[in-house]
Amino acid sequence: MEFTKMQGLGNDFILTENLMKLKRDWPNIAKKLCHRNLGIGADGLILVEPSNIAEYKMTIYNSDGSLAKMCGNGIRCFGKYLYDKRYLQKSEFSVETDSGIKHLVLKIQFNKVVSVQVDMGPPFFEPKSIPVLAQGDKVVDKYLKVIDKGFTFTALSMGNPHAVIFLDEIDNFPVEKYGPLIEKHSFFPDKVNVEFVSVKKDGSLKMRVWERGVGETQACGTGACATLVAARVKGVVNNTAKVHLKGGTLKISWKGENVLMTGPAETVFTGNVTI
Ligand SMILES: N[C@@H](CCC[C@H](N)C(=O)O)C(=O)O
Repeated sequence: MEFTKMQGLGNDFILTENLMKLKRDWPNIAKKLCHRNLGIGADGLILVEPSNIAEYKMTIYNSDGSLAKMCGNGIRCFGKYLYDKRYLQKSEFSVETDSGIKHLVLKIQFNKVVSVQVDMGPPFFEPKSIPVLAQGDKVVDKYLKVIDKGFTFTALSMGNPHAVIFLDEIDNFPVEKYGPLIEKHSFFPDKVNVEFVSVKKDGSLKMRVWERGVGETQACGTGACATLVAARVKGVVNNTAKVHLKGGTLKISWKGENVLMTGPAETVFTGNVTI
């Protein structure tokens, strides 16, 4: 199987084409190929598939084999892949995902994709649509006790579920201790991606993420969007802010209904693997 290893701010993916929509055991293939010691190594496996309602369809599996409905860093890589492989020779196009159609605008300089802006659609707050087991129309500053520590979080969906937790500082926070416990908390029936966030004096946000089905990653695009939205609801940032992640910085904007995410995408290497 031919593949391209790509990354967006260090959040890395194996992209492969499934243009015939073959029904294979993709969850197990993802698990095997994403393994850091026994496989190629990546946070997720992305399939390039045909679409009847957009130019192409992106399907993404987390490294544990679970299916994710949306991936922000992954869709920027997907856009660069289509352009570099000459599947599309234009800078604006749409991509079908399991959470709807997303519109991409590629910034191209000297025939090289230097950044990708994605219209990520609107955030969803209704508990049922996230999903989170709570009453009311929004889950903002909800208290959650996890073993020895209490957290307050805001829950929302960016096509996938997020719990955003604001802390004074995150550099030394034990993400690997609390991340998996919150991810699998009974409050979140489909599990959840967890963002630990601090607000910086210059109005930007610093974020570390524990991703559902993966673990701590260098960056999460949907997580950065959820973070800006939660910070805006809290009234601590403007409607456009930089979100600093371990792997670099994303620009996130929430002006009208929809959230815009802008950032880089890079090819790491290509190869062939037997599955
Ligand atoms: N890294 C991604 C999100 C990938 C899916 C997530 N782990 C989930 O299960 O929802 C991003 O950049 O958004």
